[in-house]
Amino acid sequence: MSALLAVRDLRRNYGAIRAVDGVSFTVAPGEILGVIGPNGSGKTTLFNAILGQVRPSAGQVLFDGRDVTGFGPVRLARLGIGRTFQTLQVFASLSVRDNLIAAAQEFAGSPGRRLFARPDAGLAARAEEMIELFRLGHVAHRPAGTLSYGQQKLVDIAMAFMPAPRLVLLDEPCAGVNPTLIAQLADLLRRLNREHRASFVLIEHNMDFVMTLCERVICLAQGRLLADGSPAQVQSDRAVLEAYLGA
Ligand SMILES: Nc1ncnc2c1ncn2[C@@H]1O[C@H](COP(=O)(O)OP(=O)(O)OP(=O)(O)O)[C@@H](O)[C@H]1O
Repeated sequence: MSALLAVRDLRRNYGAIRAVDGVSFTVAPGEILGVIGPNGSGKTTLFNAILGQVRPSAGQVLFDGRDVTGFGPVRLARLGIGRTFQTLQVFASLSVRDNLIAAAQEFAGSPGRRLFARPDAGLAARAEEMIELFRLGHVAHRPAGTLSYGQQKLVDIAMAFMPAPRLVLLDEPCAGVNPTLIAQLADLLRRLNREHRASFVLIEHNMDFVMTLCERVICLAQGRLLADGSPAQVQSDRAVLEAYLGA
């Protein structure tokens, strides 16, 4: 089966720092891939270079066989790639429901179509679907800023799923989230994967989460790919253990 995402020899330098130093990997349709590595190993820069948020110094990104290297987030979202950030992207004063609608509006159609469409045309039903899936019904009317951090994180992730992406890159979805919500999040991502056919690449320091959710894991260290295999293989890889101990 051809890859949904193919990253080829991707590089990003900051002056003398090789933040991403020749990384190659693929994501198959339907796959959940974990990205691990010590602090400063290049994980977020890798996401930023894939998603056109920083310009790659070299290398290629292919989505569904198409060269999308350097495409910006809006263009990529229209092709079916979404992302979340380490920091929350919710609008604190908007209700949860309006946050969801706003997230999808940003990516819906041409500027002309958006200008003449009803503000929530076609999106309200999708927002309700996400509210139900993410179990946010009891807080859907509340300003997002009044929710707990973990609940806001769920809203943030639900926002990334509003345009029905085929691939979502999640940057530390568990950070700052309590264990109960982490279990709920793992369950949700499994459902989005199975029932909505979404593929994920997720950066995460919570190893239990990575090991139970991901079918494959890659490990970065100093910008380079150190290991690529099953969770069990990567967890017991000598180079991976040394990179963590030396970090
Ligand atoms: N905008 C920037 N300017 C200069 N150097 C940068 C910039 N962004 C990242 N770096 C450097 O690139 C390297 C990789 O950083 P990056 O944030 O991608 O690592 P990370 O694995 O995501 O770390 P963490 O797990 O702490 O989030 C680090 O040495 C970092 O200092």
